[in-house]
Amino acid sequence: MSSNDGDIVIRAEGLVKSFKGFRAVDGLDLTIERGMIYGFLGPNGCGKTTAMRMLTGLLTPTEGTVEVLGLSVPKDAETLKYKIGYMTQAFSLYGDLTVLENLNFMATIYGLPSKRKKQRIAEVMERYELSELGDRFAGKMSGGQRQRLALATAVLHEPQLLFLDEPTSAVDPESRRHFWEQLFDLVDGGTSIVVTTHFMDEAERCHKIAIMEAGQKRADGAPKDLMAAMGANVVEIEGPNLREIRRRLLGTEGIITAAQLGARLRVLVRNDIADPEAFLKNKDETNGATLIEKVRPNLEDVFVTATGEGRQ
Ligand SMILES: Nc1ncnc2c1ncn2[C@@H]1O[C@H](COP(=O)(O)OP(=O)(O)OP(=O)(O)O)[C@@H](O)[C@H]1O
Repeated sequence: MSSNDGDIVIRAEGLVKSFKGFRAVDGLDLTIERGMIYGFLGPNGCGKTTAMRMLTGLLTPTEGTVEVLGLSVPKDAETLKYKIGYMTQAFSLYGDLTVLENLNFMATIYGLPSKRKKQRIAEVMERYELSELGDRFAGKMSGGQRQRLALATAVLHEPQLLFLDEPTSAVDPESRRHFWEQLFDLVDGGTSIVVTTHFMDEAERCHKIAIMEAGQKRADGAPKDLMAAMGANVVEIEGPNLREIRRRLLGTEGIITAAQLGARLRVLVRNDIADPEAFLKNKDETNGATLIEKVRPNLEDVFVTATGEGRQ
C-alpha cells in the first residue's frame, strides 16, 4: 500500500475482525477520498462500529491492512489519535462534569497549549451554541445539546478526519438537520468525515456510502449513482386491495419485493423486464389496482436490492 496519494484519507484492504470465530467484519476494502462525507449504511449488528473502531486504531484487525492519513494503523495509532476526532455512539462525555469541564478535560487530553485551549473552547462553544450552557452538567442536557457538546469535543483539536458513530440516533429531526448542516460546514473547512447510520435520509446526504450487511460491503458509491445503477425498476400501485395485491405478488417471477407506503404499494421489479409498468398491468395479481406507474428509485430501494431480501 502506498500513502503518496494525498487525496485519499483512508485505504483499507481485506479488513477482517473475528470475535471467537464470528466474522463481525468480513473482508472489507475501502478507499475514502479527502473532503467528503462517507457513510456506512447498514442495520444494527452489520459491523459498522467494529469497522470504524479498526479505522481509528482502537481495535486491531484480525486480518488486512489499514492506512489512515498516510499512517499505518494500528501501528501508528498513537500519532493518529491527535489527527482524528471520534464521536462514539455512547457519547463519551462525563455526565457529572459541566460543559466547560468536559471541554477543558478533552482539550488537556489532546494536549492543546493553554492559550490555544482557551481560544478553541470559546470557538466551539460559540459555533455549537453552548455559550449559555457552560455550567450545565452534561448529564442534565437534552439529547440535542449533548450531541452538540459531543461534536464540539470531537473537533476541539481541529482534526483532519472525523469519525461519527450513529451521531443522530438520539435526537429529533430538527436537531438532526441542523447537525448535518454543521457537518457540511466542517467539510467546507477541510475536514473529511466518516459516519455510520441506519437512517436512509442521513445516508442520502453523504457524498458516498458503503452499504453494509453481515460484515461485508454490498455496494458503494455516490447515492445518486447507486440509484441510477440499481438492478431493479420501481413501480407504485394504488388501489383498494393493496394488502391482497402485495400477498399475490410476493414470490412471483420478476418481483424482488413489495412494501406498502401509506396508500401506495412500492414494488421492485427485476430490471431485465423491459417494460415493468406493462408487466405489472398484465399480471392477474394486480387485479383491482386503480393506478400502476413507474417512479424514481430512492436509497431504500437500492438498499433492499443490494442486501438480503433483494438478493434472494
Ligand atoms: N467485542 C465483541 N465481542 C464479541 N462480539 C462482538 C464484539 N463487538 C461486536 N461484536 C459483534 O459483532 C457484530 C457487529 O457489531 P457492530 O457493533 O460492529 O455492529 P453495528 O453495525 O455497528 O451495529 P450497532 O449499530 O448495533 O452498533 C455484532 O453481531 C456484535 O454482537
